[in-house]
Amino acid sequence: MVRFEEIFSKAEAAAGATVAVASAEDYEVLKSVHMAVEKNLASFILVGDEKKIASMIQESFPDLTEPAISIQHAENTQNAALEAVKLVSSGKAGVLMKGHVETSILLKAVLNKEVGLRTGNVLSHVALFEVPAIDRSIFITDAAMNIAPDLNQKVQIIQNAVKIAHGAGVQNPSVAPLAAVETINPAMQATLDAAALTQMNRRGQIKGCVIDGPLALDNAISVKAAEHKGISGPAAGKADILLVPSIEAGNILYKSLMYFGNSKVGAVISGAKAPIVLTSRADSAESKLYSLALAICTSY
Ligand SMILES: CCCC(=O)OP(=O)(O)O
Repeated sequence: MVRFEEIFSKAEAAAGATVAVASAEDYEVLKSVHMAVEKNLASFILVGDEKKIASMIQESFPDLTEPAISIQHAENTQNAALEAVKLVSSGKAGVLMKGHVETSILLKAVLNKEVGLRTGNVLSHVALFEVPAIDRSIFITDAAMNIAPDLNQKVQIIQNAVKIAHGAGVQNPSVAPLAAVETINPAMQATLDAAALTQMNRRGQIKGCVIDGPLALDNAISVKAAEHKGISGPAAGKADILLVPSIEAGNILYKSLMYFGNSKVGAVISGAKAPIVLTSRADSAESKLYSLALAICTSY
């Protein structure tokens, strides 16, 4: 099981990245930048309202100076997102980070046909949670990007998550495609897709992981619940990656783990030309720092 402490060690060993931050004029974002610079993880190009960023730094983080950071002015959040994306696509930065900008605005810039970071593959969101209630870590995908993925998109979403899990040190992750039940019901698309994904994995069409579903959330994360319901299989009770059937399920699960579950999170977009740090605007500086470490240690 992977912990953020190990992810930090890996990221420190790979340090040296330049991160472009879209809309850096936010206290928690700047605090995470400050912590990352203190840990020598990366240097930063802070894109956004120059005056605001400079005065926030002067007031709260006066030791945050060049060359660890530089500031690039942008008129508004749309501009900041596009300029930050351009810094990455032109090679001036190796990692993109969401600052105080709506996810949809950032992703629009990421998907921009001329300067964006598309690869031709599906891009998807992967979040790693350290969950105190079950004393273990779990990846959840996709809480932020793909609205209602079909089977083909789910295949790529799993592949993207497996890549991040490998980079984080989980070699052959077990993947649970989640549904409301653990049996196949033709009226429930999530169960049909889960069965197909499981069989595709058995036939070698999806590699680097073990897929086992459909599973309901309890049977995927609790051995006790799986045993109580008589469910066995490689992911039953011990899934490393939870594939959610829709963005609503994923986003609600993400925020439940944060607000009810007191979890730690690090989250990235996988499948683009470069890793993208993408947490909720309301997530803490620590979460943004964990995400940076995850992005750096899984960069490709
Ligand atoms: C879970 C990350 C995506 C998200 O919901 O971001 P916001 O809370 O900033 O909308």
